[in-house]
Amino acid sequence: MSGATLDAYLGSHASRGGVLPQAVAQLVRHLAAAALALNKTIEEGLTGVESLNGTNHNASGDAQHALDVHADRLFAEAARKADVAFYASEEQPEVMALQSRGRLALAVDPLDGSSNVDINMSIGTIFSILPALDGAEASFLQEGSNQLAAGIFVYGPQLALILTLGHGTTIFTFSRHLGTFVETRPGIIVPEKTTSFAINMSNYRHWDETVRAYVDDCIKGAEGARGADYNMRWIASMVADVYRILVKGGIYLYPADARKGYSHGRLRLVYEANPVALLMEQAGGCATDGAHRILDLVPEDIHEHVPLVFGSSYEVGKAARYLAAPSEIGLRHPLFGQRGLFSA
Ligand SMILES: O=P(O)(O)OC[C@H]1O[C@](O)(COP(=O)(O)O)[C@@H](O)[C@@H]1O
Ligand SMILES: [Mg+2]
Ligand SMILES: [Mg+2]
Repeated sequence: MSGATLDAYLGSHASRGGVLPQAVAQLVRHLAAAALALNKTIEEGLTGVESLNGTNHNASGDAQHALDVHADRLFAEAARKADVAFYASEEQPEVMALQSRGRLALAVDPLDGSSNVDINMSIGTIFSILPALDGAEASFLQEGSNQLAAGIFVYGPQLALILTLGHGTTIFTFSRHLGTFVETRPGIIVPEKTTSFAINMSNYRHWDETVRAYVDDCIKGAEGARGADYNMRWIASMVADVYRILVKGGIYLYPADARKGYSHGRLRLVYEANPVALLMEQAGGCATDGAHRILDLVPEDIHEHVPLVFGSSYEVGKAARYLAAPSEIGLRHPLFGQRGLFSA
């Protein structure tokens, strides 16, 4: 590994001047230390983490794994050490107020892909850093385009940090040899085109006809309307899908469906969709709810769900045409009418 260390990268960001870049750099350093501690626990197979399996639930009704709670504690601790006024987490119903004059608001999915914890699959932490506003909730109910930084720690075969500070997306890999994160993929560009899609196919019967039409055409391959053979990947850890798509291209879809609690999909806007959307856009990719750019949406609730489609820009544009302008494929859309993000 020969790239810049995370510390040097953050130092050069902080030296751009202004108090906010300095505060962001300091916070990312504390988050990286927390991620390192969490990675150690994961590597050791949860030693010392009391099991909560099946006993607790978070604000979205998901069962809390012991590691979800442990990770939440670690990242809240990291936020306390930095210039953070407010901390919002998937694992806590309310926003936590921290420094009264803190400049930043931190939103976190402490552990993404919790269902993969027990099977030694990649999991991760997603974070979004916003400028703190007057009021705890208000600080998180800003459009995602206001984010100062966003990132994902991936606990996988390599411990990685995917980071954007608003000028490109970079992947850092933790070097045991150097004892720090080192830049391994600077200025990533997501391939514009792809023939790889990621969706949980077992939900097929719950989707509306627009989603089915898009997936059907991928599956028809070279003989169908898309004229190419598609491959499918679904890791059930969005963080790992993000990593794969940044490096190889691809499209990820978690649409709304007819199941109870899924009328706006599964992913949360504030601490999942927004940071992923910023990472994608800063790498030349796209993220949409099917009709609108994710980063333009104004959240109404910190735990609000949003249908999410992201990845290679050409493919996301194609999918958005199926979802938002179904008349083009001979369907009527029940949710979004005729508005289309990518259609003329
Ligand atoms: O189990 P499903 O419905 O396929 O959903 C999987 C998706 O849900 C998530 O696990 C949601 O994140 P959490 O694990 O933080 O709840 C994503 O990582 C993943 O892509
Ligand atoms: Mg998640
Ligand atoms: Mg989670």
